[in-house]
Amino acid sequence: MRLQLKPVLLGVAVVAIACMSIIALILTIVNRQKVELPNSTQYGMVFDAGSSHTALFLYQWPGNKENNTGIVSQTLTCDVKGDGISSYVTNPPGAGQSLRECLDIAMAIVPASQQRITPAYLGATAGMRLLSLQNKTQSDEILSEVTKTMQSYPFDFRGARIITGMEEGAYGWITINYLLERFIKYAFNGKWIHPKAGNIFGALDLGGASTQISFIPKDPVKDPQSAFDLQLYSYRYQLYTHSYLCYGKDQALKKLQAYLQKTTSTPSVVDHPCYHKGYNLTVKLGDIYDSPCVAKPTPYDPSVQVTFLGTGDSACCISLIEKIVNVTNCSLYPDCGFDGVYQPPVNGEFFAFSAYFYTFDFLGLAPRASLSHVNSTIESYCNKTWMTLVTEYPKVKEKYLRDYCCSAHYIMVILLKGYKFETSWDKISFQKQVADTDIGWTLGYMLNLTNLIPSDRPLVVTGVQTSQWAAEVFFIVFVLFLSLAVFTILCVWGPSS
Ligand SMILES: Nc1ncnc2c1ncn2[C@@H]1O[C@H](COP(=O)(O)OP(=O)(O)O)[C@@H](O)[C@H]1O
Ligand SMILES: [Ca+2]
Repeated sequence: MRLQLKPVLLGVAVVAIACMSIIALILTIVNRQKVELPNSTQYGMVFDAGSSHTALFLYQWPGNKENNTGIVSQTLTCDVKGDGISSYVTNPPGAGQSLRECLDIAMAIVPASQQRITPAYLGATAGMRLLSLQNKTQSDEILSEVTKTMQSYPFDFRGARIITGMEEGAYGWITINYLLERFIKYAFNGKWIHPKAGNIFGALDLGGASTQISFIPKDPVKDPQSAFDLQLYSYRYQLYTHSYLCYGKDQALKKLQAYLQKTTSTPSVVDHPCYHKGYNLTVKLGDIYDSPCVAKPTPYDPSVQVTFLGTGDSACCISLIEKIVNVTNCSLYPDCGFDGVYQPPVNGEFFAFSAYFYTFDFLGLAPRASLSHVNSTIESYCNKTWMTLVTEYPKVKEKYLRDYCCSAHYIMVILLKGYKFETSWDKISFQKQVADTDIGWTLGYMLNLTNLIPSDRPLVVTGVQTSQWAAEVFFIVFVLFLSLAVFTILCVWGPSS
């Protein structure tokens, strides 16, 4: 009896092992499919519809690692031809049409199988904010036209809207710190580490119609209107962020023209201290006073012309800018930026991008040039006559060339006297890109809306390595064969012996 029981028990054990192996094999294959789907590159795109122009940013990331950090990269940027979408007031369908060229380029890059799952957004900034203040119907019409165009493509269209100034500031800040892995870092030992809070960067964005400052202050933010609370990877941040509408460089320069024109005794020929000697610019009053950022004079005839004569007087230009920026008015709070806006003292390192970068880059300034070098470079550039400039830079567009001097002075006034970087100039880095990706609000916007930055810490295990999976399958199949072989031997030899 005892001798006959053994082969039976052995047979049962072998069958059990075989069954378990089959179940394990099925589970391994099913799990593999779950982990690997989707395993190809994922894409996402955002149109940055700025006041001066629109650009498309296409991003990509590995599909099976969406919970990781620092892995979304920029695949493509495409400049939309023409001016910003807010300039299409008399031809709203033209705003939609203008996006087609870049959308077609994106179609050629994103594989057909991925297009329907590729999220596509359009965010409009201060130009459209101003237009919606002036004429909401017109801005709505433009948004509906760009929506129509984007919906006519197979991408997963997720909205075209005007983003708030706070979002613009906060998403720029997220972009920088995400790219530099300041929120969370995947260490070699397989653990997620949280870099020290002090190493978080601030963001300085200078657009055409608005400008943003965002940073983590030393103390809690006093004014709830400029506090932006967020939780990323289980850590809470309280960001100070403010967007100054009408203080982008193009609107600020318009305000200078308006101020000069209104305060001169000869309103049709006006000296302009921020323009180069020998430069003159004739514009219609309608082109200066068309914006809600400048108060119209009374009486006012938009067709009347005014000529600005450049005098290249830096000292006079700076004091004029200080009047426009209003660096003294700070009544409500002890700590202020400019124009009476609450701002805690700046804290930590900053990246200055967009028009900050374009201006400094044109002047040949290094990302971290010293304050004295920056000042002397601006001074000597502004002292050049228009004739000299046109000869030195024959390929630079006139609209940029005439404004670099004025913009540079404007930048220095807002940074030093407005935000008060006088004692922390060396904390600012003027840069366009980090990790081959443009600095701006678009990446942060997409990361947030597609949940690519979770508010809680990511799960460590996101999938099984291919080699590990192959080894597991091989082992299970091997055990399966072995048990079947033993079972067969037992059946043939076991009971009869
Ligand atoms: N190559 C360049 N040189 C100088 N300024 C530039 C250059 N390219 C863009 N800019 C300026 O950068 C700013 C970009 O602002 P934009 O994003 O269009 O506006 P906003 O963010 O206020 O909606 C504009 O003032 C534009 O003139
Ligand atoms: Ca912008």
